[in-house]
Amino acid sequence: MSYIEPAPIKDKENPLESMMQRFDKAVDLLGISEEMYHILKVPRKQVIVGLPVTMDSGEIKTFEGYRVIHSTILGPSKGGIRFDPDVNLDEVRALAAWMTWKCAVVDIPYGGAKGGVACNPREMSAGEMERLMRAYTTALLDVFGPDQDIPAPDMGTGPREMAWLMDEYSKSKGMTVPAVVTGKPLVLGGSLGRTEATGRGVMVSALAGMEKLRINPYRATAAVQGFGNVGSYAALLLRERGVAIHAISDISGAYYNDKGIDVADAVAYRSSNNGSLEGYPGAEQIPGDDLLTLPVDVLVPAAKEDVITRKNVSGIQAKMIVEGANGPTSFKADDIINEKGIMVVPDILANAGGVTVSYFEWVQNRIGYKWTLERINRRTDRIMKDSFDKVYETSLKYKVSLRIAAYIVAIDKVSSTYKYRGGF
Ligand SMILES: NC(=O)C1=CN([C@@H]2O[C@H](COP(=O)(O)OP(=O)(O)OC[C@H]3O[C@@H](n4cnc5c(N)ncnc54)[C@H](O)[C@@H]3O)[C@@H](O)[C@H]2O)C=CC1
Ligand SMILES: O=C(O)CCC(=O)C(=O)O
Repeated sequence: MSYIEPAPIKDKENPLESMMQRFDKAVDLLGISEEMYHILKVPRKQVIVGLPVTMDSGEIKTFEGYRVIHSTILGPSKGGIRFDPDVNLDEVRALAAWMTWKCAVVDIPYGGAKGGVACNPREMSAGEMERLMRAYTTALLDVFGPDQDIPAPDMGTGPREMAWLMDEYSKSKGMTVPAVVTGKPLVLGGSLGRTEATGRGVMVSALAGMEKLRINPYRATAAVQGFGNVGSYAALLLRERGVAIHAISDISGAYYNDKGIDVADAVAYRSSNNGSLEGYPGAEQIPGDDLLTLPVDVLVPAAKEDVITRKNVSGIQAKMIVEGANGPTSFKADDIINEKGIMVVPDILANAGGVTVSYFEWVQNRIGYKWTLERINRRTDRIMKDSFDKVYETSLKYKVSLRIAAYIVAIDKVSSTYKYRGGF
């Protein structure tokens, strides 16, 4: 063995274990060497930082933050920053590896990384969030850089936090460095289309899958779990393409209307209600987990990982699952999903629209020019559709699910790059 294994994972569901199970399956089918297996498996860098932050009360609270660089073989590492109470090192390691595979699936010149801080943004003021984000940036000044490691938003962070990161990093360099981070506000060099990009990619993937299953979008129904950046845009854009959205949800609960939810109205309600769907009057409130087992054509989990598990998978009635979130399906549910004949458009394909437009943002920052929204959407849609087709063809060739096919496409690309570059 060329690597000392970390302690075994004992949790019931663990995203790192789910990532590794699928990775192992794809590696077996591709037949790569044991040396290459470990090169691909072990993250290049894992940083843990302690972040003392003065809270509004005057108390100093110390948070733990992470940044894991999984791979830089295809280019600078890329991946979002998550602020959530459940953030931990294993989760960030899984998310970082998924970024490597995702960038390889859509063929953009980035490696994979992810960051996170264990904190609860819902209980923090804007000032506390700003101090925390600046502390996190300062602690990682040596890691970040436009040619090294380029962060972006993830759960609990958005353009506002990316602006603070860009400002803190730029001050340390004595010049404005917009390309150090993507997902910025437009005035700071953000890209048109980035905010809706992940949801848009989910919509393109869902339509590509529906075409294969001969589902007419104008007669189709969907349920979307999570109504943040990814879920709300996925719901809006699917609705625009004719799909009736029967249920949406957020941390406050799930909301069901069998006549179809007016998604734009739900977005407006959320904006006027402190970012929450709580009390949404356009639908009936149902228990959060019930959304996953509704009789709809398309299920879009767009909240967090391990929501579809061995325990609830048998109740799923959807014909397709389009994974807006990273890792929403535990590997323990894969076999049952396959037995039931449900098509899963996996996370590393379905939610890659976000990092694709992040790449366009970085390119625009570097050439000092702004592209039109029309150009960005056209290119993103083409990348998403071509990537879907490539994964679909691979699934037919290897006789595997779209998920394992996506890992095969990604691992093949990354391992071939290592073979050409050599110099281990
Ligand atoms: N923002 C982006 O560009 C990308 C995000 N993703 C993934 O998409 C997922 C969602 O990310 P964002 O939309 O950015 O986060 P967000 O913070 O904007 O929204 C998260 C949403 O999920 C809801 N939520 C949290 N726990 C829930 C639960 N137990 N049940 C139902 N809803 C719950 C929240 O209330 C909120 O509506 C994450 O897995 C993230 O890693 C993936 C690719 C890119
Ligand atoms: O936009 C990016 O660079 C990364 C987004 C992200 O974190 C993800 O795709 O999971």
